[in-house]
Amino acid sequence: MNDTNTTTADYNMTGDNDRSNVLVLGAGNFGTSLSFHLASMNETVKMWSRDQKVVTSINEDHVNSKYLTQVTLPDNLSAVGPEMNKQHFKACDVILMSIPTQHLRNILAKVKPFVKKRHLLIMANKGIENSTLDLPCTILKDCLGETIANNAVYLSGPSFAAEIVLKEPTCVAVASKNSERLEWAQRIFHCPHFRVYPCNDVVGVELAGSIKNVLAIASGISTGLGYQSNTRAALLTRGLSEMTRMGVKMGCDPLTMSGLAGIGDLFLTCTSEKSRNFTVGFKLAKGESLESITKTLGSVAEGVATAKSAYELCRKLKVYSPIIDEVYKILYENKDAKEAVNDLLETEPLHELHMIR
Ligand SMILES: NC(=O)c1ccc[n+]([C@@H]2O[C@H](COP(=O)([O-])OP(=O)(O)OC[C@H]3O[C@@H](n4cnc5c(N)ncnc54)[C@H](O)[C@@H]3O)[C@@H](O)[C@H]2O)c1
Ligand SMILES: O=P(O)(O)OC[C@H](O)CO
Repeated sequence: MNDTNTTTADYNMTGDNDRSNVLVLGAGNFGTSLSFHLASMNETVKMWSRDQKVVTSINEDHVNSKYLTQVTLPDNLSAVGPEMNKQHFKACDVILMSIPTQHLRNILAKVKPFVKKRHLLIMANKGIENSTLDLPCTILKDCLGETIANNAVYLSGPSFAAEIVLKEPTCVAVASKNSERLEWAQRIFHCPHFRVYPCNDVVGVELAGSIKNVLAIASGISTGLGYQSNTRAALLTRGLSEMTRMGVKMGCDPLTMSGLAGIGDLFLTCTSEKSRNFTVGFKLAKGESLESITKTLGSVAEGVATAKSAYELCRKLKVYSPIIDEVYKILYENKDAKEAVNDLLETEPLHELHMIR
């Protein structure tokens, strides 16, 4: 849906004229789409990319030559990089991180000297780190300290980058322990076609956003094997139970899983061929190797790495997770997808709320 009638003047929730300087780290699909959105909200946006070609194409041609290449970027959106320069951090009030989770720790180590408490730090990635089984909020705490992690805002929810740039109405959740920072994030993002809902359950929001990617791979596998709507609905619902069981063990509010970051994003990615994670599962079911799929995808499918972390985390937390386990076995133990579905269909039908209450 194109919302061409909305003017930038309609966007600012408070109606004030305070504008932020935003630095976006990660010039991939999501970083580009959020930069485009923030620039259309009249914020001044600089995207950092490690790729000189991307930096040049944004600054000279107003397009990102690698991701969302059809989108014309506005004049108040420019690029910096590939080197990381402390001046970029000095000049900005808001830092938005959109780097794949497995690389987050490396980037945070590089930016550590430049990130200050005054910055509004917004984390937009989804996933669980393989080496530590940590969510981005814990990686942030490890790398930049507790105060910065507590003041950061974590953004998640059903939001395909390619639809954001079309101004398709999109609703996301933002979570933080700092209510003022939460309001600030709402103020810069929120508009009629990009609606931002506050939530205080940081771990719940991040866990939901990570696990739904693993379940989207399962849904793609199911569709690729020819299973239809009844199966998908069951997979989604039982997958939600697995996510909720993990959340309960990790001290989250189980109701977070019923929100935008939970069922909202689960529904989006498990039912759409636009999802990279769904696509990975679909192609696997059609017999393509994981190596070939990830090579040709040209972009990250976080569920692939997260399946490994989630499988290990469920062992560690003693959480019953039959769907996550089968996705892990298909991806990492070469298990046949049909056999995995058959095994799932033979699991004991435990009480629906088993280990949830
Ligand atoms: N694309 C979406 O629709 C979408 C929506 C919501 C959330 N997300 C999440 O946002 C995060 C980023 O996803 P994306 O779609 O932008 O991925 P992408 O693959 O399109 O882009 C990733 C970006 O990170 C950069 N990058 C990768 N490794 C790096 C490293 N080691 N050092 C520096 N930069 C590195 C790449 O150069 C690229 O610019 C993921 O966690 C994803 O789950 C994506
Ligand atoms: O394309 P996917 O599967 O990485 O999904 C992108 C977003 O997470 C959707 O909210």
